[in-house]
Amino acid sequence: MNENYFVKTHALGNEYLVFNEEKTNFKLTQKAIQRICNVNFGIGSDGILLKVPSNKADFGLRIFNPDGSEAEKSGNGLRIFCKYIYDYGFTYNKEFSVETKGGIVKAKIIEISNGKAKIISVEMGKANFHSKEIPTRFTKTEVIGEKLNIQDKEYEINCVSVGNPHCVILKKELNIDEIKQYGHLIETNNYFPNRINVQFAKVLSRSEAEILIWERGAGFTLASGTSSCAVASVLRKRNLVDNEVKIKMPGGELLIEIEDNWNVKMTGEVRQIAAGTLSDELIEDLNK
Ligand SMILES: N[C@@H](CCC[C@H](N)C(=O)O)C(=O)O
Repeated sequence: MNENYFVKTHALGNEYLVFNEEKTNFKLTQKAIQRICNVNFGIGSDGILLKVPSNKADFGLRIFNPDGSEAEKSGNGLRIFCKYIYDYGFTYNKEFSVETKGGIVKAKIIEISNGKAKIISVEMGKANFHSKEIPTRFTKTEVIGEKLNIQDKEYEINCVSVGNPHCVILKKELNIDEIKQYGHLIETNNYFPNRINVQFAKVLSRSEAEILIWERGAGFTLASGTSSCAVASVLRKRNLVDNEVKIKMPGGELLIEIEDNWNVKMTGEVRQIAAGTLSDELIEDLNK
């Protein structure tokens, strides 16, 4: 593998660039991340995944949003990273563990096509509804069905952490313009000290829901794994769905399974887009 080699992979239209820390000769500063993720001045991406060493799990992963902030966890990012680990021969095992800032997860390659991982399951850990641990500044122990006023809107919000923080709003109808207008205002509201990922969710049946996503540090995205886990957990908490929920997003579908002890499992597809090497000119600019 060359220096500064990258792989670009999408999970339901949520795309990430994967780098191996051992093979990069530039500093992944906030400015460098913003530049690489910019489609005009860089490659363009919804975020960066960095393979790092771990002494607690088989592999270590750091996850960066396109604004340069670091996320504790990413569901699509994890499946993309696991595909990279398997496809590039870092392991021949179909089951392995990954350490993220948001906890250690167990991954399983479920389907292989032409020697490459295609469908991957990740045991994402437990959904946590404790408001201080999410974190939120609400005084109640759990933020389920609480009112939040944003400009002219009064939203009923439900907050949960699945390693990273989420604010789920149940809607009768989903409106892309509305999430694009209010997503950032909710993300950066004073109630959320670490900002928050936002989802609008419409329940379709006891086993299906449709969602729109506004990601912390990334904005509107076509799909999000942790958002799907967060929505399924909130819907289960409110007894609106059963233990297995198909989450439909603009970029595709994920299957989320929730155990009675709140362990969450996510299963879905990942496909590589491209692989290559950053140019010397870009590296020169990144190192300035
Ligand atoms: N796309 C991701 C979530 C990435 C991290 C998120 N923006 C955050 O800051 O927590 C996913 O698939 O889960």
